Amino acid sequence: MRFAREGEGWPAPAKINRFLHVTGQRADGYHELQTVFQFLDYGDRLWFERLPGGLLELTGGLPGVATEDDLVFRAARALQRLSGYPGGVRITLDKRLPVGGGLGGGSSDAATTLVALNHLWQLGLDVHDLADLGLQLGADVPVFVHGQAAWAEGVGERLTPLDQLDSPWFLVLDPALSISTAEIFSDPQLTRNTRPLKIPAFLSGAGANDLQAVVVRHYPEVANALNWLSKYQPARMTGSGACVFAAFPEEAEARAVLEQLPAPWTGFVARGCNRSPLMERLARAG
Ligand SMILES: C[C@@](CO)(OP(=O)(O)O)[C@H](O)COP(=O)(O)OP(=O)(O)OC[C@H]1O[C@@H](n2ccc(N)nc2=O)[C@H](O)[C@@H]1O
Ligand SMILES: Nc1ncnc2c1ncn2[C@@H]1O[C@H](COP(=O)(O)OP(=O)(O)O)[C@@H](O)[C@H]1O
Repeated sequence: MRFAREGEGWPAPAKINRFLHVTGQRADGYHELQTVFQFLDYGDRLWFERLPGGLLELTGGLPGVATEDDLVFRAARALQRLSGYPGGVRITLDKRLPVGGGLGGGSSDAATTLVALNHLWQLGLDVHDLADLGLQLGADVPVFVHGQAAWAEGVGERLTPLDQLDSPWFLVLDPALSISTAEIFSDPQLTRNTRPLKIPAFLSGAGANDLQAVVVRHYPEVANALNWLSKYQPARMTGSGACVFAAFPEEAEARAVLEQLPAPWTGFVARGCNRSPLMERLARAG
């Protein structure tokens, strides 16, 4: 039998929200956002092997999450249903990203599954079809499917590609907490009326994370992580937390700070990418 993790696999990179403003709330309760997504050259990895007869198998899913609920499995099933493809797949997931860390790991896993299976099954769906399908799985899935760093509005699905973003080295610190996005968005004290920002203002340094104040109030560990990292460079939370990040001009500087990280925190150093590693992989697949 062939080893399920043979070959280079497919990357499911992390994202960070370089800033995130809450500008309003829709009638259905969802919040209107402005954010900038940038990818990191660090993340999960998935392997795909064709199976006969429509079978879907997943190895390496999250402990405590039923296979049918895993975003990888749901993405594969949604694609099978949309396309009517009669075959199946065995998927192996190597999970490296913290769950509920604001790095978009679940959404990225789902996007990689859609893009890789569209290729493997030769479905010929275009990127917009895949992004529309992805949006049904989560608001962050479309940006991972498109694979371009982007300015995002709406609930994160109205995307404007940004290729002029700087690509510093990021030190990402994981305070080892899983934070529920729903809990943060439902907090009565959340600022929901930040004035809309324009792209040039962001590129000149404006912007913050409106979710950070709420998270810091409920999770002192996130406040501690921000304080610690701020000693070296300005630090900010990504998404709804719990991970925080800071930008460094040189990789060596970021790694030197990572060396100082006090236990029990963990972290990693990665480069910001304006084109997702998933797109590089797809291009190599031909
Ligand atoms: C905040 C962001 C920023 O990138 O990322 P994460 O920190 O989760 O990675 C995303 O907008 C996360 O979007 P998404 O992945 O769809 O969030 P979900 O976990 O499905 O949302 C859980 C709940 O949060 C609330 N929610 C979510 C997004 C939004 N724009 N408004 C909301 O009010 C809703 O009550 C929703 O039911
Ligand atoms: N393959 C997956 N990887 C991560 N989370 C998943 C996956 N499948 C389902 N989930 C669920 O998605 C939620 C967190 O998603 P994740 O992308 O890790 O966090 P965040 O949205 O904070 O970036 C958790 O509730 C988790 O149970």
